Amino acid sequence: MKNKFNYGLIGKKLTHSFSPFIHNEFFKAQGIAGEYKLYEFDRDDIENKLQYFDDIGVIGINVTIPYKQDVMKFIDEISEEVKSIGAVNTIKFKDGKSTGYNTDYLGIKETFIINNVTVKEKKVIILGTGGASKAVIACLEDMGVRDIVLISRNPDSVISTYKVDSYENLHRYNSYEILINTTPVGMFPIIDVSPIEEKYIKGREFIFDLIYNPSRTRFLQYAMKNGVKCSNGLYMLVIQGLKSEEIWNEIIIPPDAVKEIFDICLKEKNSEKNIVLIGMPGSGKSTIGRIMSGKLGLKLIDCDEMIEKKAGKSISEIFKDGEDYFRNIEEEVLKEISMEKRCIISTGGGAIKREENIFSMKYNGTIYFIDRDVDKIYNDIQGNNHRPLVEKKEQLVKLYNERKDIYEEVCDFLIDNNGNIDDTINSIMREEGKV
Ligand SMILES: Nc1ncnc2c1ncn2[C@@H]1O[C@H](COP(=O)(O)OP(=O)(O)O)[C@@H](O)[C@H]1O
Ligand SMILES: O=C(O)C1=C[C@@H](OP(=O)(O)O)[C@@H](O)[C@H](O)C1
Ligand SMILES: [Mg+2]
Repeated sequence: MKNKFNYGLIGKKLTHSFSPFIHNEFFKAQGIAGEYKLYEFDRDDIENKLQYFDDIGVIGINVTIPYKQDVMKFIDEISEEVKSIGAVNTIKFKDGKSTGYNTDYLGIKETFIINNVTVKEKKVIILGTGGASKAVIACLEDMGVRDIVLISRNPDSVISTYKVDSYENLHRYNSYEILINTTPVGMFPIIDVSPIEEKYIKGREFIFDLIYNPSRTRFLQYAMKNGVKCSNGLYMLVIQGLKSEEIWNEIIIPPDAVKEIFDICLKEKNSEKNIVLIGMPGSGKSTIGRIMSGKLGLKLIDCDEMIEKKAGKSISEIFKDGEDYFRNIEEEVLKEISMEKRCIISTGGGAIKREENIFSMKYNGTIYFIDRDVDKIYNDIQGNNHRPLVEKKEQLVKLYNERKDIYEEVCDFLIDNNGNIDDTINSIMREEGKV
C-alpha cells in the first residue's frame, strides 16, 4: 500500500512536461501528501490503464495530447463543458466511477481575466481548429464574444458553427480585436517560425499564444514589437493544473495561493532561460560572462569564439572577407544558441544589427544591456586590435550613437557597467533572483 495520494498525467510523449512541477508545488503549499507521476503509453492501452488507475486508488489524472478525445469513451460521466468542447483533460476517480472534465477552458478564461481583457462583444480570430481551439471557443462563448472566425490550413474539411477561413484570407478580418494561436507553430524545437505574418498582428487589442516553450514565440515577439498586449500559455497551464486539483480534492484554492504558486512556476521557467549579454564592443560582455558562468556554474557561450571556430579563423581574418560574411556566420551561430537552456551567452556588439538575431536571443533568453561609457571602453581596449570595427575612437563613438537606442529597446534590463565589475555582476544576479 502506498501512503501517498496518487495523481498523474497520461499522454504519448511526456518527457518535457512541466505539470509535475506545478502539482508538486501545489502539494507543498497545501500540505498534501500527494505524488504526481507521468504515465506514457500507447493508444491501445488507454482502457486498461484507466481501469488500473481506478483499481490502485489513483485520485485524479490529467490527459494530454493526443488522448484528450480518446479517453472519453472509457469514462462513466462527462461534465457540461466537455459536452461542448469534446475533449477531456481531467479525470476524477471516486466511488468506483470516473468523471471527465475540461479545465483547459478555465485556464484560458483566467488568462483573459488576469490580462484585463474584455471578451464581451469582441470579435476573435482563432488560428487552428484542434482540441485546444474548441476549448477556446467554449470559453469565448461563456464570456460573451460577438464573433469568431477559425483560420485553418484546410478550411473545407472543418465542421463548425462558426466561419472557417484560410490563412490567405486573414486580411478580411482586420477589424477583429483579439487573435489567438492554438496551433503548435513556433513551439520548441522549431521556434523560428510564426503561424502568421507580423502585419496581421499590428493594431490588435490582445494576442494570446497557447504555447509556453519558448516563453517568447516569434508570434508573441511580433506583438511585443508593436506594443500589442499579449500572453503566452504558461498562466493557462498553471491554472488548468490547479483547477484539476480543485476538482480532485473538492476544494477552492484562494486567489493568493494561486498567485503564489504561479509566481514560483514563473520563477522556475525564468531560471531555465539563457542570460544574454548585449552591448558595445569592449563593454565587458565576455569578461562578465566568464565570471558569472563560474559563479553560477552555468555553461558559457561566447558568440565570437563560436564564430571563429565555425570559420576556422580569427575575427579580423573573417572581416577581410567583408562584414556581411561575418554577420552571416553570426546569424547562424545565434540561431543555434537560441535552442539552449540555462546558459550564459556573451554576444558580439553587432549582434543586434540583424532583426533575425534579436528574435533568436529573445525566444528563450533574458537580455541584459551592458552599458559602459565610450571613453572607458576606449581606454580598456587600447593596444588591443582584435576588433576591426573600432580601431579608432571616432569609429567607437559613431557605433555607440548608431546602436545605443537599439540596445536599450531590445534589452529586458539595462545594466550600468561604469563602476566596479563585481557590482555589475551583482546587478545581473539580483535580476536573476540569485542574490
Ligand atoms: N567595470 C569594469 N571595470 C574595469 N574594466 C572593465 C569593466 N568592464 C569591462 N572591463 C574591461 O574591458 C575590456 C573589454 O571587455 P570584454 O569583456 O572583452 O568586452 P566585450 O566582450 O563586451 O567586447 C576587458 O579588459 C575588461 O576587463
Ligand atoms: O560590435 C561589433 O560589430 C563587433 C563586436 C565584436 O565583439 P565584442 O563586442 O565582444 O567586441 C565582434 O563580434 C566583431 O568584431 C564585431
Ligand atoms: Mg566579447
